[in-house]
Parts: sequence; C-alpha cells; structure tokens
Amino acid sequence: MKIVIDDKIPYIHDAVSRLGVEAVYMQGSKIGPADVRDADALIVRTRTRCDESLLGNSRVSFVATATIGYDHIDTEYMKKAGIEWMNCPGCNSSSVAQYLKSVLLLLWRDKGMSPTHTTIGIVGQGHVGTKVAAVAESMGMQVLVCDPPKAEEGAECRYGKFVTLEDIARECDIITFHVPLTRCGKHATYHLAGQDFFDSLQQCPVIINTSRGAVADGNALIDALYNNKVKDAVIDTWENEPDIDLRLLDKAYIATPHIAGYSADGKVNADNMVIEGLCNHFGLDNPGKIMPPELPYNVTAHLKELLECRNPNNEECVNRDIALTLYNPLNDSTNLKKAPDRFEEFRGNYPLRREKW
Ligand SMILES: NC(=O)c1ccc[n+]([C@@H]2O[C@H](COP(=O)([O-])OP(=O)(O)OC[C@H]3O[C@@H](n4cnc5c(N)ncnc54)[C@H](O)[C@@H]3O)[C@@H](O)[C@H]2O)c1
Ligand SMILES: O=C(O)[C@H](O)[C@H](O)COP(=O)(O)O
Repeated sequence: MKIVIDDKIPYIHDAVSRLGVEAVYMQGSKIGPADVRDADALIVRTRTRCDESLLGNSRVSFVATATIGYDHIDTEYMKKAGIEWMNCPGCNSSSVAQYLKSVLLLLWRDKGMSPTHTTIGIVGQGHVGTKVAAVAESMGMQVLVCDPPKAEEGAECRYGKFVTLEDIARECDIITFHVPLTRCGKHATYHLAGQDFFDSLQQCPVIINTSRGAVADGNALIDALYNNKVKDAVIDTWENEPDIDLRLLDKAYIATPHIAGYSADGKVNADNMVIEGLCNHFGLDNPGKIMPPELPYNVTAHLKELLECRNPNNEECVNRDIALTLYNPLNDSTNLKKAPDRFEEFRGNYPLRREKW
C-alpha cells in the first residue's frame, strides 16, 4: 500500500512509519497525476487541489486533508469517483481563537479599543466562530452573530438572536469572518465582504479575516482602508496566496501568512484525525496518539515568573502578557511585512507555538 503525503504536515511522520506502508513525502503544490497514479491514499493540506485532473488516472481510494477548510477538494468529483475523503472539522479552531484573542488584546493595548466599549460582529458561528465569540464575551465585549444558514435551520444563537450582515455593518466596531469559502448557492461567501458591504459600514470598524482570502474583496477592502470606512485590517488569509496584494500587506495593521491555525496543538489534532480516518478506511491498526512537543524551558520559566508576579493591581496586564508571550501575531506580521516573498517559507517552517503551557 502506498500513501502520498504533503511534506509540510508536521508531527505525522512517526505515526505513519509505524503503519508499515510505503509513504512518499512531497511538496503539496507539486503533487501531480504521475505521483498519485500508483498510490492508494493521499494526505494533503490546502496546497494540493484534489480533483479529476489529479486523481482521474489513479487508484487512490482515500483522500484526507489535515485542515478544517476543504475548498481545495472537488467534493462532487470525489462522490462521482467513489473516493472517500475527509477533512478535520474543528482541529485548529482553538488555535484560531488564540490568534483572535491575541489580536483583540493588541487592539486594546495599542489601539485603545477597550473591550467593554466594543461591539464585535462574528460572521459564521461554526467551530471557529463559536470559540471566538466566547473569547470576546469573556473579555467583556458585546457580541453579535450573523449566520443565515444556521438561522434558517433554527439553530440557537447564544447572543440573543442571529443578526444580518447589514446589522453587523451598522453596529460593530470589530468584524471578524469565520465562514467557509463557497462560490455558489444562496449563502455563497465569495466576496461576501465586497464593495456594498464596505460602503455600508457605519462604525469605521476593524476588519479581521482568518477564513479564506476570497471571502473579502481585497481591492474593495484597500479602498475602504484609504477612504476611512475601515479603521484597520487584520489579515491572515489572502486572495491569490502566496502572491498576495502588497498594498493590503502595507496597509494592514496585522498581516500574517495564513498561520492562525498553526498551533502545534491544532496540527496534532489534525494528524490524529487523519490517521484515524486512514486506519478505518484500510483496516489498519492505529499506531497511537501523536502528542505536541513541549515548550522550551525558557518560555515556560518566563510564563511562570509572570504568573508569580501577579497581583490584583496588574492582573489584567499579567494575563495579557501571558497570552502574548504564548502567541503574539505581531511577530509573524513583522516577518511577513519585511519579506512577503517568503510567505510559503514562513508557513512551511513555522516555529513551535502552543495554546497552553
Ligand atoms: N486561518 C486559518 O489558519 C484557519 C484555520 C481554521 C479554519 N479556517 C477557515 O475558517 C473558516 C471557518 O471554519 P469553521 O471550522 O468555523 O467552519 P464551520 O463549517 O464549522 O463553520 C462555518 C459557519 O459559517 C456559516 N456560514 C456559511 N455561509 C455563511 C454566510 N454566507 N454568512 C454567514 N455565515 C455563513 C455556516 O452556517 C457555519 O456555521 C473556514 O473558511 C476555514 O477554512 C482558517
Ligand atoms: O482550513 C484550515 O484548517 C486552515 O486554513 C489551515 O491552517 C490551513 O493550513 P495549510 O493546509 O494551508 O497548511
């Protein structure tokens, strides 16, 4: 049995080696029809488009993407071809929530946006949006949630009732997108934040996009930043990655290379889900749970010191410093702003980041 695996899926190698199968590791964007022709399974990230042109002449019967998003998988073709496929729902949702928490703390520290005077609009109440809403609520923000598909299903909104995107545009000081990228259907999200949306903003909000780049129209967002319809932008996901728009990079307060979900915890969750799916599909013995690496001693000691110096007068600052020591998106942003051509390199060699210590 042969598996082709994206070589930038961290922590998965040992578990795969214990499966006793042939494994070929390759750069995701380079995996082509000739590489998968005699393969039985494919484990990818967002960089491999899985469709008929890749899989049509192969014997692949199982495709797993070690990600939440699956807009790079042609699900219609998978169904037609009888290929089982899976993504990893929720795997790195806590990592994106950690990213958002640090962003909100930075907006408070550096831009004076006090949480108790801030209304945040969450667009999409799925795995990520739910956790982000909880973070914002715990900081004292007023939370509004827009999720028309969930509203139509009669799902419960924890924050009063679901509101419309127009309500969000009218009321919110921060607007953050957590929807899948979809190009058709009643609730398609391609350019959901387009010209009309930016024109309708009333509070000159901060716009945050950690979902998929094309959920926001980059040109319209840049215009809105120049015309002061938008106060600041925090961009993790970009149109046309890795060839990102340098005007948006320059204007964005925080600009990161699609790494909101890159905690080691999130990566390991995805690995464990993929290995389980693979073992179930092929009847293999599961080689056991993969664990994330520990933080180095100096980081752990520093965090311990911060906690020990906590007192009632500076508790807020200590908590903020702990969160920002664990993860500060400004570091990733500074690197990307200095060297945007290294977008994929920053992702592929991402340093160890943990959600807890
Ligand atoms: N930047 C990163 O590293 C990173 C990490 C994880 C996930 N993501 C992306 O974040 C997004 C959200 O992930 P998730 O796990 O929460 O997905 P999810 O499927 O759990 O939730 C998405 C929610 O969006 C809602 N939705 C769909 N269309 C909508 C519309 N037009 N308006 C408002 N709501 C709509 C759905 O009803 C659903 O509740 C995805 O695009 C995913 O690929 C990015
Ligand atoms: O959808 C997801 O899970 C995230 O966007 C994920 O972090 C993407 O990571 P990639 O596969 O591009 O490394």
